Amino acid sequence: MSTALVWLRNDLRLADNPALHAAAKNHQKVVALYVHEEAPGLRPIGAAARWWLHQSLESIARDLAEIGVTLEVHAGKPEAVLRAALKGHDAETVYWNRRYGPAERELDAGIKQALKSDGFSVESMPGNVLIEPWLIQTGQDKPYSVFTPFWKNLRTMDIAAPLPAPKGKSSRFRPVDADYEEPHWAGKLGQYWSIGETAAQERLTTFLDESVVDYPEGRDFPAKDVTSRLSPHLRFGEISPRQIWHTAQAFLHAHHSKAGPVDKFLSELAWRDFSYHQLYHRPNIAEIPMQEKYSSLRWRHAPAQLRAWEKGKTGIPIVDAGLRELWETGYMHNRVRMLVASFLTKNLLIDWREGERWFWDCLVDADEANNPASWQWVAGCGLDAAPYFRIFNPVTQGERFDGSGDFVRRWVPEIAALPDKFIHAPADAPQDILAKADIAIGSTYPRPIADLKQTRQRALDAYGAVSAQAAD
Ligand SMILES: Cc1cc2nc3c(=O)[nH]c(=O)nc-3n(C[C@H](O)[C@H](O)[C@H](O)COP(=O)(O)OP(=O)(O)OC[C@H]3O[C@@H](n4cnc5c(N)ncnc54)[C@H](O)[C@@H]3O)c2cc1C
Repeated sequence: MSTALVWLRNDLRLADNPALHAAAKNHQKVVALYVHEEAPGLRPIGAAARWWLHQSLESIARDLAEIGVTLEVHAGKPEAVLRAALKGHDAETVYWNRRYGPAERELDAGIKQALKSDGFSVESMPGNVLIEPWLIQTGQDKPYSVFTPFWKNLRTMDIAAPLPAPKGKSSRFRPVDADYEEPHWAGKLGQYWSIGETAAQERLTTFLDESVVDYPEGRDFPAKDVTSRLSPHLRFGEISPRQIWHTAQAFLHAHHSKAGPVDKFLSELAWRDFSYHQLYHRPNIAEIPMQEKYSSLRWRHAPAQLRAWEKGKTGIPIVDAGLRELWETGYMHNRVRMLVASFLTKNLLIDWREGERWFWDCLVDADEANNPASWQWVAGCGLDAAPYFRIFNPVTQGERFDGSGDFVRRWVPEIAALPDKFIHAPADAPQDILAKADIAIGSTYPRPIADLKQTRQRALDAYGAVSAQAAD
C-alpha cells in the first residue's frame, strides 16, 4: 500500500488543497502533518495568530478524520520531522503547497533537495495565491511595482478552478496540538470568531448575500459591518483565494446588477496577491524598506509614546478606538489600520517596523505579506505607496468616516457622552461640555500625545530630507 505525507502549512482546508488532493488521488493512505517549525530565519508566529492556529488545527483534524486522514502535529526542525514521519509511516512521497517568503522558500528548497537525494519524492503545488508570483509580469518581463497595472493584468488571467475535497471513510478523531496552553486573554477573542473551513465558507456566503452590495461605499466606514472579515481565514488557508474568486464569479452570473460591488471586492482580494508578489520578489519586506532611500530616515526613539499608541491611549479617539479594537478582537478595520499606522509613522515619527511588530503579535490575520507590505505602503517606503507628503489627519478622517462617532463610542466608552461635534477631538471641547460628559482631559481621557499640525510638519521635514538627499 503506498502512503504519502501532506505537510500542511498555511493551507488548513480540505477543498481546493492541491497537495492533499494529489496525495489522495495517487496513494492509498495519506497522513497529514503540521510542524511548529524551529528553523533559522523563520519568523515566530504572533500570539493572537497562534491562538487562531490552535483552533484551526483542531478544526481541520476533525474534518480530515471524516475522510480517514490523521493529522499529526509536531514541533522541531521540519526536515527531521518529515524524515521521521516518512520512516514511521513507511511513506515515499511528501506533498506540500508552496509558500513565498524568502526564508521559507530557501528552507523548502533545501528540504526538497535533501529528501530527493535520499530517494523520496517531493511535490510542491500552487494553492495559496490566485497566480504564482513569477507567472505575472510587466510588459518588460519585470515584477510589478504598481498595483493598478498588476490588477489589470491579473483580471484577464485564467484563475485555476478550485479542486474538490478528497473523499474517504471516516476514522477516529484524536485531539491535536495538545501542548498549547490557552492564554488568559483568549476567551475574549473567541466571542468574535468562528474558526475553520466551514466557518470560512459560511462567512463568504453571508458576505456575498448580505453585504457585498454595500461594499464599495461602506468599506471605509469602520462602524459599518460590510467587509468580508475573511482575512484570518485566508491567513491560515481555511479558504483559498481561488475559491473566493470563483464563488464570487458564480454569484455575479446569478446577480448581474452586483457586478460593480463584486469587482471592487475582487480588486481588494488582488491586493493580497500583490503583497505576495512583493514578498516573493523583494528581500525580507518585514525589515528592509522597498524604497531603499528610506533606510536613512531618522526615526524617533520614543518608547513612552509607542506604549501609549499600543495601548490605545494617545488622546486621538479614532486611533485609540482602532488599537483597542485590535487588543480586544485581534482585528482592526482597514481604514483604521491606515490611520493608526499613519499616526505612528508620520505624527510620532516612530519606525514602521515597531508598528508592524505590534500588529504581528496582536492580529489574528497577521500575514507575512500583507502586514509588512501595508505598513510600508502607509509609511511611504513601500512600492506604489502614497507620496510621503499626503499625511492623514486622524481627526478629519474620523469626522469623515465615523461622523456620528459610533465606532469611537464603542471602543472608547469614557468619551461616549460627548456630542458628535467633539467626539473626534475631545481636548477641543469647551469645559462645560466636558464637565457635562464627565470627562477630565489628562485624567479620565489622555491629552493628545502629539500636536497634529506640528508633527505633520516634522514628518514633512524628515521625509523631505531623505527625498532631497536621494535626488542629489
Ligand atoms: C497597516 C496595515 C496592516 C495590515 N496588516 C494586514 C495583515 O496582517 N493581514 C491581512 O490580511 N491584511 C492586512 N492589512 C490589509 C487589510 O487591512 C485587511 O486585509 C482587511 O482589513 C481585512 O478585512 P476583510 O477581510 O474584512 O477585508 P475585505 O475588504 O473584505 O477584503 C477581502 C480580502 O482581500 C484582502 N485585502 C483587502 N484589503 C487589502 C489590502 N489593503 N491589502 C492587502 N490585502 C487586502 C484580504 O485578504 C481580505 O481578507 C493591513 C492593512 C494596513 C493598512
